[in-house]
Amino acid sequence: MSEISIKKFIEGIPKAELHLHIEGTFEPELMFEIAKRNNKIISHASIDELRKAYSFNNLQEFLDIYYAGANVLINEQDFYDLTWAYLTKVHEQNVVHVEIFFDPQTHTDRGISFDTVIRGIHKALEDGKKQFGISFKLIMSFLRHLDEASAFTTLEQALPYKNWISGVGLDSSEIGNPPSKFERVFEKAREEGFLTVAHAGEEGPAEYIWEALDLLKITRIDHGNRCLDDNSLVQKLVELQIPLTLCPLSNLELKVVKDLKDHPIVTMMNRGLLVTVNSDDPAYFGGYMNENYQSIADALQLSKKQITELAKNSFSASWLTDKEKENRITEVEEYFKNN
Ligand SMILES: Nc1ncnc2[nH]cnc12
Ligand SMILES: [Zn+2]
Repeated sequence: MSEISIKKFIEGIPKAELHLHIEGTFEPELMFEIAKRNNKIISHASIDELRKAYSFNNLQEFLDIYYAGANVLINEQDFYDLTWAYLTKVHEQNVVHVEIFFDPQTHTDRGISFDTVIRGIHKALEDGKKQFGISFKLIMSFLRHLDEASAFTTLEQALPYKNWISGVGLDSSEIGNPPSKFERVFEKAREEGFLTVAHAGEEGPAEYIWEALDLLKITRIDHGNRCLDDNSLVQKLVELQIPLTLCPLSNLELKVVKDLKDHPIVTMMNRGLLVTVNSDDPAYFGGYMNENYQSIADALQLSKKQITELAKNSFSASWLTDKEKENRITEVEEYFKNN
């Protein structure tokens, strides 16, 4: 059997994406198309101008542009098209399972109904399952810069769609909006049967990861980079095998790391943390799943064995059933043996 290149190896390996904001997949081309049919004005004159504005010094600078982009999404079909474009893209990249976030408040605060948003997204996910065989889970994320009352209202709106939503998350501006602000919302969400995750330790301190664990009872941490500041926290995450959904290109673009050579993913693997590779907001950060794997493999000279470990982690950290996980992990191991 001839050895394939790392690039080809990454392209072909079956993988899951566990940290993806559907609003963050909104490519400028589709944004202009949807804006036109909805008679919405985009403040940048062209697709090129808009892409040029994608240069960020921190999370907040990105969020301002990301929320502005989402303003052109009005109809169920818009949410369908957005989700369908993402699925088409990742299908080409051998992503076989996705657990994606949507931010209802970004839309309901503009007068778009919860129903419109979730129906469009869910229909595309169902079609992706039928046409591409991509399995999925949907995660509803609360915006942490908004108040507890708004999160409670959103949770109420979600209850009729319980069967479509596997879990709840927490995203947006981290610093100054600790997980503790949403302790009661997450308690209610868990009572209603939702699994919980939270962005923590992206820009915020290790303390926020402790809060996500202890107060929100999360099953997974999104990002979690800053756990390395606290040895006892690392020990806890290793002991409980709490997965971290890392996002290398996002970290680079939002200046969480200066250079991908400084990215903590290998240190984390070596310390026994269960880490995964994800794209976060690929339309804004210059790459989908394979580009994330590739950039980290280049920067840190990852071996095929390490890449295989990351792909296996993407399934073990997922919300698939134990049997589904086992089957996917076997597929990845077979791929490694053959390539
Ligand atoms: N990387 C990120 N951090 C926090 N909130 C987000 N919303 C979309 N992407 C995000
Ligand atoms: Zn994110």
